Amino acid sequence: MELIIGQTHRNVLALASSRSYLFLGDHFFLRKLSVARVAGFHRTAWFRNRHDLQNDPLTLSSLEVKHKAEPEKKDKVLNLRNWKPSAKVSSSKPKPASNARSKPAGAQKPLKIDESLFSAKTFGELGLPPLLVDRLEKEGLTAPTEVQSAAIPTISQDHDVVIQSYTGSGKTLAYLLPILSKVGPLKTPAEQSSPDQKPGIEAVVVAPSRELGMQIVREVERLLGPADKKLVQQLVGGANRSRQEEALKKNKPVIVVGTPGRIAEISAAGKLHTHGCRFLVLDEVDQLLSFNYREDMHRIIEHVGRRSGTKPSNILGPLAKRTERQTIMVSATIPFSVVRAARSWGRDPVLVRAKSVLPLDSVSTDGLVPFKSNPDATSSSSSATRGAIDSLPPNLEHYYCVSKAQHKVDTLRRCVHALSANTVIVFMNNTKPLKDVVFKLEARGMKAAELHGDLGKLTRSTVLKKFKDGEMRVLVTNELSARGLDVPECDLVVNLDLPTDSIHYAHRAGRTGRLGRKGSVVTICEEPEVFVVKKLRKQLSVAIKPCELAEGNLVVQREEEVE
Ligand SMILES: Nc1ncnc2c1ncn2[C@@H]1O[C@H](COP(=O)(O)OP(=O)(O)OP(=O)(O)O)[C@@H](O)[C@H]1O
Repeated sequence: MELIIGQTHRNVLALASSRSYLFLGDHFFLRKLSVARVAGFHRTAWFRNRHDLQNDPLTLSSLEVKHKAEPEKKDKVLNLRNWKPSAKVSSSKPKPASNARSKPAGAQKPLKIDESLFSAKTFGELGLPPLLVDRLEKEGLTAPTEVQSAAIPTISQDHDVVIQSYTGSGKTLAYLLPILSKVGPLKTPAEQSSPDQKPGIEAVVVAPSRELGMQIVREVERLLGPADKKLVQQLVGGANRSRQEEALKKNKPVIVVGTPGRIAEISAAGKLHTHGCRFLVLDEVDQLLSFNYREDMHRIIEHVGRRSGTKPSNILGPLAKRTERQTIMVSATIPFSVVRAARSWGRDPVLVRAKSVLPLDSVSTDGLVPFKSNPDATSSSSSATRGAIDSLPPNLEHYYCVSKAQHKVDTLRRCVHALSANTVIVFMNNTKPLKDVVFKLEARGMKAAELHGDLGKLTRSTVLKKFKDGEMRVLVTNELSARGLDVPECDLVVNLDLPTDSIHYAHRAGRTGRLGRKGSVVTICEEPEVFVVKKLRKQLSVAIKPCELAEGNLVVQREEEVE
């Protein structure tokens, strides 16, 4: 058996053998991969240049087979100083990346966004149908957030979009509202009678975790109302698959929301018909591009919104080309791998941020266009770091506190008391110690519970519901809950283990300070880890202040005191 050693990529060592077993990092995938795939993976891993391998996270697009075309030219970055969203994109726009599909001349969608909409005070001003505006008002939602004001008109104009805005800024409704304006019972009158409406699934929303998937389903159900809530169907992993398939047949939903594995599984079984789909949403898209979702995501990209009869491209060939489908990618953190994927899968995708819509082609190849608040975001920082810039809510206070490993839980407890926090999410990197931390907190009279992927589906949803209802004060969890989980009352996030990078720090921190509320983030670390906290502070350009707990108070120290 001939063994080919692939390129070492971060902690992933790709071993592809003629018997097509793939060994990755510390996980051993005993999965028969087609030789083409293994060869393709190996070829890609082999050909990626050193720079990308060091900076870009291992993602679906980063493993894309190199196109025959010459390597991507370094795009110029539009001078944003005088670029106006309402103006047509200037002809001096840099050439689209070489991996963009060749489009017939004139196929570029003009980007005409009415800048005045960015300061819309009501959802009605954004052109949402009256029925939908009524439902929002019934839910107590009257004014759009900044990212919603930018995203809703842009999506309504049929643009493919990448939505980037800090955690808790309302990105979910930013994509759900324009979709519900065109799909389902709340859509605009014009859409009611449009001839090309065919019954069937018209929107697929993909989320990396069951909890986030169910959270999105509940948001859609609230807007659809009791009579029509069956028009949205969950297809999350861990739930009963045959019941999901029965519901698809019986209820004929127009929107499905699920996790990549379950959606791909039901689609491959021929029980999920999405060729007529108008919208594909990838929520927490940078996580969905990670290696473990590769196969499922590839199936979803290939099939959703692809008219029957068109031949799917080779599994490792250029990623699926967009047909009629509108592709919407969403995350608070957009590393360059997402930009590359959007260019492959979308048509003239645009980058939507609070008060800003700009062509994705204007994103430089070495990372995201600097934000106004970060004009000097240097291209030397890694793609992951650049992706985390401006992903943190504005009203957070960040601290770090040095503690010996065996005293961390006690430090955590004192921190909760010192900040009088009532709804606390504690993050750890591994599942095993979670139970022990819960036990110690409970032993000192602090109601706590653990949440992680090894728990059954019912337990996970019960724990989350009790936490949201305030029945326990501390939720001890791992990365599963870092993405997208919305607990508006969360007033404190504690890192009991250090996050692996600035993107993970940002998503954990973003569980508090939702929608502009105040919140605190405390990282409890050991002395030798302080330099990591300082690196995160620099990468995120956010003040993470040294503190200590004294006489029941959290006291901020001067930096030199800590040295
Ligand atoms: N226009 C609005 N007015 C008031 N509240 C809103 C509005 N839009 C969203 N919210 C609320 O704000 C909270 C955060 O919204 P959401 O979860 O969509 O944020 P997000 O940007 O997706 O966060 P994350 O990046 O963590 O996924 C939710 O409780 C949501 O109900």
